[in-house]
Amino acid sequence: MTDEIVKIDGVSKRFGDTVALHRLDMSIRAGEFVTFLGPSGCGKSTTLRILGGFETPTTGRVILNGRDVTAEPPNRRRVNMVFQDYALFPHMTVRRNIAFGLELKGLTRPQIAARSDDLMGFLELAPLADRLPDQLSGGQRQRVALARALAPDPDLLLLDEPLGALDAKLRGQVQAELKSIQRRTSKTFFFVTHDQDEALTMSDRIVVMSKGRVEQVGTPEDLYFHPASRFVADFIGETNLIVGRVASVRGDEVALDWNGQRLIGCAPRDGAPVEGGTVAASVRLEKLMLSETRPDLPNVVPVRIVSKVFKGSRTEVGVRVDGGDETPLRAYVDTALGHALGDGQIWAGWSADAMAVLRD
Ligand SMILES: Nc1ncnc2c1ncn2[C@@H]1O[C@H](COP(=O)(O)OP(=O)(O)OP(=O)(O)O)[C@@H](O)[C@H]1O
Repeated sequence: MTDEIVKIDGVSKRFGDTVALHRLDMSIRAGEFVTFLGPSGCGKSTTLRILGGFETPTTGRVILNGRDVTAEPPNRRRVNMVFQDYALFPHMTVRRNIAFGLELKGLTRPQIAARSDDLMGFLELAPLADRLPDQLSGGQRQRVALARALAPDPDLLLLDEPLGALDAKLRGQVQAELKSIQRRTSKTFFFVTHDQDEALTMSDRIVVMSKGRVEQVGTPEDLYFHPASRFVADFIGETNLIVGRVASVRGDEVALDWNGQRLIGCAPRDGAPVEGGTVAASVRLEKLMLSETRPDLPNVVPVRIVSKVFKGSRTEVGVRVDGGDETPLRAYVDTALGHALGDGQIWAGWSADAMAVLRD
C-alpha cells in the first residue's frame, strides 16, 4: 500500500492466560477513519493501547509512517489520544489546554500562539478561548480535546470511545462534527467503540472484533448489507436470520430450501457453502418488501401479518409464511402502507442480493 501510515504486523497480546488479541495483520491508509467495533472484552482497547505505545505486544511489530515503533514509548511516537472523559485540565483555559502539548514540545511562544489560534479558528473555539472546561458544553469540550490532540500534528489520532459520555441527541451531532473535522484535516483516525451506529455513521472502514479476533473488515455498507458471519449480522443493525438447507451453489448464487420455499441468496465472499449443509442467511428489515400483489422478485413467499409495531414514520411488520410456525420475518414499511395491509394473505419478496448467506 503506497499511502500506508500504519502497519500492524502479526501483533498479538497475552495477559497471563488471557489472549486479548490473536495475531492481527492490518494496514491503515493515511487520512482513513478506521473503527474497531466489538463487544466489551473483544480486544479493541488493547489494539489501541499497543498503537499508542501504552502496551507492548507479545508478538509482532507496529510500523508507523515507515518506522518500526514497537519498542518506543508513547512520547517518541507521532501519535496522540483523545480519552472518553476528554481529560482536559480543569484549571486551564481552552487556550492553555490546547497549547499544553506544544509547550512540552519546546516550541517558541509565537509558534505556540500561532498554532493554537489556527486550531481554535478551525474548530470554532476562538470565542471560548478564555473559558475553563466546566464552562463548556459536552460538544465544546469534545472539540477542545480534539484541538489539543491535533495541536502537535500527529500522524495518527487514537480515540477511545470519546462520545460515550454524551447523551443520545448530542452524540448524533458530535458524530457528524467529528467526521467533518477528520475529513477537513485529512488526519488518520483510529476509533474504538462498541456502538454500531457510531461506527456506521463515521467510518471509512470498520474492523469488527470478537474474542480477540477480526470477524470482518469492510466499509459500513459492506458490513451492513454483506455481513460474512452470524456474529456480524447480529451485531450490526437489525436483521432477519433465515436458516435453510443449501440446495445448490452456482458461482456467487446460493439456492436455499426454507420452509417449503426455494430462496436465492448470495454466497459469502470468503467461500461458498457446501451443498446439502445447513446455513443461515441475513435479510435486512428494510429489504423485505410486503405487497398485496405478487412482486416480480427472485424470492417471493405467501405470508400473513402477525404483528405491527408503530415506529413513527415507519412500522415494523411481522409476517409468517402462510400455515408455517417458524420465527416471523420482520419488515420495515411506510406507516401508511402498514395501516393499509389487512389480515388476508399477502406477499413478502426480496432480491437475491438482499439475502447474504453467512459463513457460520
Ligand atoms: N492489563 C490487563 N491485565 C489483564 N487482562 C487484561 C488487561 N487489559 C485487558 N485485559 C483483558 O484482555 C481482554 C481484552 O480487553 P480490552 O480492554 O482490549 O477489550 P475491549 O474490547 O476494549 O473492551 P471494553 O469495551 O470493555 O473496553 C479482556 O478479556 C480483558 O479482561
